[in-house]
Amino acid sequence: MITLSKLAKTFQTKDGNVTAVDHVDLTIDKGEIFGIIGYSGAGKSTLIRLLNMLETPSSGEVTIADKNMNQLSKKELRQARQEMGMIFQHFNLLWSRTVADNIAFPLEVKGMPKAEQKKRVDELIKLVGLEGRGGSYPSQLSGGQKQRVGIARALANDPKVLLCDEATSALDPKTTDSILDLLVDINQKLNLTIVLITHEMHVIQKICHQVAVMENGLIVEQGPVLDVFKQPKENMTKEFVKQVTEPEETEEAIRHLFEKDGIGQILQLTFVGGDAKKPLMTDIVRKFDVSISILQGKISQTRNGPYGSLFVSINGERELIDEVIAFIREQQVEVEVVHGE
Ligand SMILES: Nc1ncnc2c1ncn2[C@@H]1O[C@H](COP(=O)(O)OP(=O)(O)OP(=O)(O)O)[C@@H](O)[C@H]1O
Repeated sequence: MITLSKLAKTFQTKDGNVTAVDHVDLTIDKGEIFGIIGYSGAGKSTLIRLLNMLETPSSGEVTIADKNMNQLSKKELRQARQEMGMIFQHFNLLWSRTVADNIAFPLEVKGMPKAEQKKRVDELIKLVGLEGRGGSYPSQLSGGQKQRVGIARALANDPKVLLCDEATSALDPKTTDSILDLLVDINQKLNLTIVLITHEMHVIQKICHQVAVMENGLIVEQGPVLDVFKQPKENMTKEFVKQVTEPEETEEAIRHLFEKDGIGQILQLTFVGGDAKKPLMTDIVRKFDVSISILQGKISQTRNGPYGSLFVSINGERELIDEVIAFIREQQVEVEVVHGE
């Protein structure tokens, strides 16, 4: 659906040139939810704005649904943009218009007859779960409801692609989850391709099929979400994965336990997909003469299956522990000694 080829954007500023996007190659398939994650300044906003040509590339190409966006005339570009909806962190609603009139706005611009507009707006209001709120003004809505209006407006012209620019960053965790659920629902119902940018791994974990990690304008790592969770290669990716797998206090608590009680080795096990259901601890204590205490465990659901991490302390003879580690690896479960030799 979307192909970026050697896409670059350099801004000329009075302090010199800033390369916000640096020769990015990316392919996004139809129906996929594709997340781009990075810290502030990584170039995410510029990249997403290059997709609908709100920014003009310095070099490289953007192809969407077989259309080379660089080569379109102004008129063609306007049409192509109608096939791409966009939602924003701060909703960008028109405050003097009702919910229904906000959603109708792109239909008015297109010149759709009033009766048809009303029918379409009613459908959209239902799709995003805002029944009964069509006559309200944005100031009368919660943040989550405002974003629902933003989503309905973005979908008004039946786009092929929905671009989400930090769409949940201004929302609390519970509302974030309800908006993420809505995005998944829309993705499934309409087979809509969704590209989102975020700095929160939770968003990636909860709804994305694929993830790309961005740093200094470059895509430093990408792949299916579970693969990236299982074996993050770059340090930046490891930091992001930790956001959702390791509560901040884990390392501190484990260090204390280790120093105070001198408990054996501490292992971190990472289960991915079907592995998360294996009765691995039972198998270990049945097979080996070691004792195991579970220090902490967490399991999260991703679009490609469950992902879990488990911290255990293990006591026993050194050789046996090595055998246990080898046994765990044979079960295709990642294991790392986080404390102890
Ligand atoms: N219009 C512009 N003119 C000059 N520099 C720009 C412009 N837009 C972005 N930049 C620079 O490009 C780099 C990437 O910015 P960008 O906003 O794309 O990053 P980001 O990952 O989206 O971060 P944030 O979430 O903070 O917006 C930054 O160094 C920024 O200062």
